[in-house]
Amino acid sequence: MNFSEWEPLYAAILDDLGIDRGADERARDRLAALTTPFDLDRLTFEGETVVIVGGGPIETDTPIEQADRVVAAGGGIEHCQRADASIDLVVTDLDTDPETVVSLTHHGTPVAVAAHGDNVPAIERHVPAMDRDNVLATTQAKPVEHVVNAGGFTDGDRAAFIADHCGADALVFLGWVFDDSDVAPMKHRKLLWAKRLLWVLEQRRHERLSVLDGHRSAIDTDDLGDHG
Ligand SMILES: Nc1ncnc2c1ncn2[C@@H]1O[C@H](COP(=O)(O)OP(=O)(O)OP(=O)(O)O)[C@@H](O)[C@H]1O
Ligand SMILES: Nc1nc2c(c(=O)[nH]1)N=C(CO)CN2
Repeated sequence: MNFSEWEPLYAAILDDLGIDRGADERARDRLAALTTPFDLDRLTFEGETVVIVGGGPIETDTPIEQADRVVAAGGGIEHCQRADASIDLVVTDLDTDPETVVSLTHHGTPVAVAAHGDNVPAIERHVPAMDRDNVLATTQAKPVEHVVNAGGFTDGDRAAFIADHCGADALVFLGWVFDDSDVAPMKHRKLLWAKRLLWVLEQRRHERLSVLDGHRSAIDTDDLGDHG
């Protein structure tokens, strides 16, 4: 997804969640200064099934490594490690277990780090400790220099947009529970956006994402635009 397609969705998220665009842009610029270009050709998912492992409960016996590629979103890293599954890409804004994320970069795992207005201290603390060769800098604001925006907001839906950008043939999901009563109200609002953005992604891909089964009729698609 290019920025002109993403921008109206981003504007709606900023409005709904009261996020400051200028703060996101300053965070993006800080991350740009701490990182170097990452060759996205390292993440070619063409012809492959990619599992997006989220941080919610896993409610099936389906093994993570049923898929060709494993993308861990935020706390989804823990699910992968518990299952001893090798991770092809981590997507994170560093609010869950940043020490493990740093360590993974030193073991060769690519990590897409998102900068936003509320994580600059985490960026400044943890990014310099990473192996820069394995850091893909990302933003939800307008992309600049080597900082990429493939679309998406929460770690999980951003992971799905990146996998799509990298040519994933099919997307499957583990560790996703939208109606999780254990999450705080703000997290619940973010998960509503994750759901809406995955709906946008499935329109674009002309593919029904199984994670949305049973949820589509309740998704408010007003203001999401035409992505078919
Ligand atoms: N029940 C759930 N609880 C948390 N995350 C979920 C859930 N269901 C799906 N997810 C997806 O898994 C991703 C990782 O979840 P987790 O709570 O571990 O990460 P996080 O670092 O807090 O994520 P974020 O910073 O995006 O809020 C979320 O970004 C979300 O897209
Ligand atoms: N500015 C800002 N951006 C975000 C935030 C957040 O708390 N603040 N949380 C996200 C997913 O948790 C994604 N993006």
